[in-house]
Amino acid sequence: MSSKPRTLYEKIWDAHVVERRDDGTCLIYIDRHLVHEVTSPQAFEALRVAGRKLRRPDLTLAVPDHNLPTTARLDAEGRRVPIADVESASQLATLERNAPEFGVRYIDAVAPEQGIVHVVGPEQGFSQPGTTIVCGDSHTAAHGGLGALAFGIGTSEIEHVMATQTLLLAPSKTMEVRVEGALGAGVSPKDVILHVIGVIGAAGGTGYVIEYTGNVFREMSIEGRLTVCNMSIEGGARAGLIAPDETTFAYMRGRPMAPAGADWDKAVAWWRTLPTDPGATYDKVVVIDAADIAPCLTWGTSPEDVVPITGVVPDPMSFADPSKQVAAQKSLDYMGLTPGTRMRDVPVENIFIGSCTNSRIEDLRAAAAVVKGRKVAANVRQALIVPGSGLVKRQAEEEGLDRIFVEAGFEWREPGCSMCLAMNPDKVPAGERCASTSNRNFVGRQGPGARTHLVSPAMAAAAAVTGHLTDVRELEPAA
Ligand SMILES: CC(C)[C@H](C(=O)O)[C@@H](O)C(=O)O
Ligand code: SF4
Repeated sequence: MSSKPRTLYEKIWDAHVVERRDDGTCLIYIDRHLVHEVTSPQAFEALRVAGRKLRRPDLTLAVPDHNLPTTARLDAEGRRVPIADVESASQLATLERNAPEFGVRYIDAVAPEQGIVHVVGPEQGFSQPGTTIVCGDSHTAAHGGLGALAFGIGTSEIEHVMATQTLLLAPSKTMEVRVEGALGAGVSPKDVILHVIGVIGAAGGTGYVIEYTGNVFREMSIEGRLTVCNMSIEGGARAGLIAPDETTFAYMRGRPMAPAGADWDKAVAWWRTLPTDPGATYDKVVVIDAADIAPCLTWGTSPEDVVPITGVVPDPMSFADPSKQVAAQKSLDYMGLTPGTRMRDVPVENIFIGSCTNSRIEDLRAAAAVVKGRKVAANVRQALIVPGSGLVKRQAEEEGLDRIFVEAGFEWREPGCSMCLAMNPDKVPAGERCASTSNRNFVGRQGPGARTHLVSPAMAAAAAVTGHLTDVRELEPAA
């Protein structure tokens, strides 16, 4: 008897069901749990109070990222630089205490492997195809780029996973986002996902897990796939997935926590069974022509507020939905923008290249290729490059990228979430604008009153050297 064709999502789900309940929910086994300083303290405390241990400390990996300043972490004598912000210092100290107490593997603030949790997981081989991965963090969806079912969870769920290594979940609906054709010049994975969110809307993925299919994703590097899946949550989806393939296996091979030896062969054999079967159906299908995707950016305060860089600030009245008209007007007021202004004419005072969306080595290479031989424009007050991990930083330094950035006038920082969100000293001043490679342009996200334009690394670099939002395709060759 041949079994019903299944999607990638259904295969991973089925492989992790511990128990099916009558109401349709399932107890799902969790393979990997990532932990950072912001969302873990209450969960550890609850375990402590209940006298419980972690069920599988060996499947748990903790690393600080959100609150860490990105300036030097050791002074000239090699001592840890104290953290000025009291709450940040306390959260970081709490994680540092909780990890050894509960036997959790911990990458500390000054370890060479430290970085943003969603950069570290794949890099260490901790995140693997076909696994279920959770973290108290909405951008956990990133790990779906490896073909893992990865999603963010809340504090009580964190505690549940810590205590039982399972979660009670309702299955999601499935959405296929198929992008086929040839991407144009200057169009990066970030542009692809911004375009997708522009098409489906910030709530378009609600209740769904998205699988990205089509030649565009098949031909994309793992770094690019992580960028795409990372922002699934900005389209409202629970998670994003891309089927594991030879590119995935080549990426996984030899990573410190990846399977090795006979385990490797077994793992690859299982990973090969995961791609969606021919004939399997999705609850919803969205088809996008790659040729329609331009280098793009956001103009408003929702990730769905996307226009091509060749476009103009939209007129709120151009939206059919009355509530969107109101929201767009509010966005424009906050952003200090007037309808009809060419996006390319908008000046920026801050540049942020980093975050779990765009801080991997390919992102830094793409930015450096634009910056090389140029200088940060005089009106740009802050231009930060924040590698996603210490290993990305080291690799970039080996390739000489740091010199390119520093000579151009960028600041070369230590790894962390940095200016992606205002939980550490890296902030955009009120009323100022930032071309940012991060994933959220919400009101106040980069600091109270800060105005965020989400862009790709190449577009952020182009804005840095011209001082205004810029079509990276139109930059004159560097001198
Ligand atoms: C602090 C954390 C809980 C939060 C998240 O869940 O995503 C942060 O990482 C973010 O990007 O907003
Ligand atoms: S880099 Fe930004 S989006 Fe990613 S985990 Fe940190 S704060 Fe969240």
